[in-house]
Formats: sequence, structure tokens, C-alpha cells
Amino acid sequence: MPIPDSSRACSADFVDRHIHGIAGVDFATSSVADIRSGLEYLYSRRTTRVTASIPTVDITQLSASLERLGPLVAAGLLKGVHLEGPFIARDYAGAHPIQAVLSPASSQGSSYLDEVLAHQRTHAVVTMMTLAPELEGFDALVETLVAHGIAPALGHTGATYDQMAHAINVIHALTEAPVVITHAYNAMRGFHHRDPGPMLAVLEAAANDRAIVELIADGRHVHLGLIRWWFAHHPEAIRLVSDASAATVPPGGHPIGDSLPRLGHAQLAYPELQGPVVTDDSTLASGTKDLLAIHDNLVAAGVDHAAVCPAMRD
Ligand SMILES: CC(=O)N[C@@H]1[C@@H](O)[C@H](O)[C@@H](COP(=O)(O)O)O[C@@H]1O
Repeated sequence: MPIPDSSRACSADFVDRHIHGIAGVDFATSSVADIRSGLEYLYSRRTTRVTASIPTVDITQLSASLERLGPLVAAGLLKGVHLEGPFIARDYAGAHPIQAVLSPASSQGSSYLDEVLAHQRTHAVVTMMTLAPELEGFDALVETLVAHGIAPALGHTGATYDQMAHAINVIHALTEAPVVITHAYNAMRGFHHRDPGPMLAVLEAAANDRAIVELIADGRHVHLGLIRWWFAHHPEAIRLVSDASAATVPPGGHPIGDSLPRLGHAQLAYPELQGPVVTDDSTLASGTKDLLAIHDNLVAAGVDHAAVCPAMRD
């Protein structure tokens, strides 16, 4: 498919820091050859720097995924690996399998962390890990991750306003860098005037350069009015991500290979109307567009092209 002129006007190619796969390829479970094909396809659509996101998977699958992805990071084909789980809230797991979600304070949780750290000591490929702030053992987990070069991100959470504010402070004190909020609004407790929830703490942090918000601006995950609000008020805090999966097929594209699309352990369905969903319960599972399609979508919706391009860079 020809690349639209407006995206060519972005001086740099796109950086996708949250993407699980593309067009039939699942970064957690596909073969290295298929992952390479998926990356080539993304490069052809100007997403040339990719952090592979691994959803909540069991410890055996985690090891297999890291073994496969490590050499791709070493070869410079991937920027790194983002572990989205297993330390997330069961009530906000979204498309992640609840049976694989763990508490950091449990013995299984501690074995899982040991496995991540063992890999990290030999091949430091994990760059970010998404955590829910309200889980028991959160503060200690954050310290351990930071000590091993893994940036804690916050998401898949039922945190209160206070819990989120505390978590951002704890991480910021250790990293002195803005804290990444994993696909803000999605798979998170919502807003109520007596219980404002995590996003008020995120808004306050963004206003003080202490938070970066991932936004899935595919027209389905977050209302365009909210996306416009962020561009109008805190454009520098926005990180546009695709959250694409194997079930995400860009316009004019075709699935690579003929296996059914997966998100780690979950079987997905290619979208007919709504977007990628988990086959057995219609939970929205991932983004419906890659960054090029998101770019064109936002520009067509009136968001300033000059603001969209930097939100897709580092
Ligand atoms: C890989 C991943 O986790 N993707 C999440 C999904 O889990 C969640 O179900 C969906 C909708 O969330 P919402 O219903 O809270 O808006 O957002 C994202 O697609």
C-alpha cells in the first residue's frame, strides 16, 4: 500500500514502544523467522523501531519468548522487550489470562521474578515491565526492577488516586524520569467525583513532567475527544502506541503465515466489526491500527500533523 504523503512529512520514522505483533505474527509465540517477517512488514510501513510487548504468560512461555527475542535485540532488530504482566490486577486483566496473573508477594510471583532477573543478568533485553500499583509487594518490586535496568510502568490497575500518586512518586524518586502509564484509560479503574481513580494522579504527574501516557489512538480504545484534549494540553507527555497484535492487519495487508492469530496464550479472532478480540469472550484484545494508520487517522480527524509526529518518536 502506498504511504500517504502526510506521514512522509514526519521527518523521522515511527517508534512503537507497545506492540504485541502484527498481521498473523505474535512476538510472544511465533517463530524467529515469522517475527523477522513481521518486523520487515512494520519497517515497510515506517515503524522502524519496535519494542516487543509480551503479555501475561506462564513462566515456561516467558523463558521461551525471551530466548527467541534476545538475539533479535542483540542484532538491533528490536529495541527491547516490554513485559506486560504477570503482576497486574485480576479485575483489570483485559485480554490477559487471569490464571497466569500473579501477586509479587506470592512464592510463584517470586519465582517468576527470579526467572526474569536470571535472563536479565545474562542478556539485558527487558526494558520495561507493567505493574499494578495496588499489589502487595509493589514498592520492593519496583526497587528490584530499577536495580536491574527495567523501567516500571503502571497499568492494568484498579488503583485509587492515592495509590497511583504514591506509585508514581516511588518510581520517579528512583529513576528521576517520567513514569510510563501503560495504555492510559484502557484496563484501568475509571473516574468518579468521589473516587477519582488513577487517571487524576496521572494528569497531575503529566502536568509536572513526571508521567508519559501511552495512548492507543486507533479511534476505538479512547474517545477522540480525550486524545484531542491531551494534544491540546500536554502534547509532550503523549506516547502514541499501537498495542497491535497478530490480529491487527493494516489496510491492504494480509496475514503472514496461515496460523490463527494469538496473543501469548490467548487465541484471537481477526476483526470483523469491532477490532481484535479474544475468541471466547469478545474482550477487546489489542489495537486495531499500526502507527502509520494511527497517524493518518489523527491527521484526518484534525489533530495537527506537527504534533502527531513527535508523539510517535522516542
Ligand atoms: C494487550 C492488552 O492488554 N490490550 C488491552 C486489552 O487487554 C483491553 O481489554 C483493551 C480494552 O480495555 P478497556 O475495555 O478497559 O477500554 O485495551 C487493550 O486492548
